[in-house]
Amino acid sequence: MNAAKRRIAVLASGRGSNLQALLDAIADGRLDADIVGVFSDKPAAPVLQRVPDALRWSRDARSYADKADYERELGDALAACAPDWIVCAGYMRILGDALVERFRGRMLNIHPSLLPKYRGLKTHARALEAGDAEHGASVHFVTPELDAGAVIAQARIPVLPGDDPESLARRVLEREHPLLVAVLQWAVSGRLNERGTTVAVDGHTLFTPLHLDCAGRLAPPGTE
Ligand SMILES: Nc1nc2c(c(=O)[nH]1)N[C@@H](CN(C=O)c1ccc(C(=O)N[C@@H](CCC(=O)O)C(=O)O)cc1)CN2
Ligand SMILES: NCC(=O)N[C@@H]1O[C@H](COP(=O)([O-])[O-])[C@@H](O)[C@H]1O
Repeated sequence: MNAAKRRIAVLASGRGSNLQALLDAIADGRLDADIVGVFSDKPAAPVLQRVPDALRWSRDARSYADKADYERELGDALAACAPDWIVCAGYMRILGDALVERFRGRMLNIHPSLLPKYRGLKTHARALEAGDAEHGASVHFVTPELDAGAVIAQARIPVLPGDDPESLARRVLEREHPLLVAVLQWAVSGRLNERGTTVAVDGHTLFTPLHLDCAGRLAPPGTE
């Protein structure tokens, strides 16, 4: 692990394909960073198997009578690996205010909808139920209010005839991977800052999210 590189910690609860996208980007030189820890609320989560044992931290969050005790331990473990950025990648718990404020401004989340549409869960089913013509994914700063943080970038896909929640989730996930890598590339390069309820890119306030183009690059909206 190169000490000069930016340090990324990942919170996840499931299979970890977004973590794998970061690992693959690091391995082939597309992301100049190190994964310094993977943290899960589910000790059996497959995501943990994607990194060496030394990088794993997990506790069964349901075994804690007090959520604050779990999040204090999680926060201390996160702080111990001195992350520059923390990525929620399929982390399926609502983070308490104290933990969010402890890492405010360097905690990101990838969410499977075009925020502010469909905060929370079951986003694909909700987009289909609404008859949306397009759907997608967003990367945003994490704030105490669920999925309400400043949106940095989005990837859009058309909703196709015959789509069901599963087919839509698969196609969104395919776009999540390059989206998350692209945002982390900008983050570890020092180009992103949370500025209140907005995002600053290269010191300039971003009034609408960046768009992931078909080549997997971030571009200002309207240039796709
Ligand atoms: N304080 C915040 N916490 C989290 C955010 C956030 O923006 N602010 N993003 C989420 C990720 N997420 C969607 O992207 C999300 C995760 C979990 C839930 C949820 O309702 N979970 C339930 C069920 C938990 C369980 O059964 O294990 C819950 O926690 O009650 C909604 C959206 C990460 N956290
Ligand atoms: N509300 C949070 C949420 O639903 N996040 C979603 O969980 C999946 C994790 O996949 P992965 O484990 O393969 O990266 C991703 O689709 C991510 O957007």
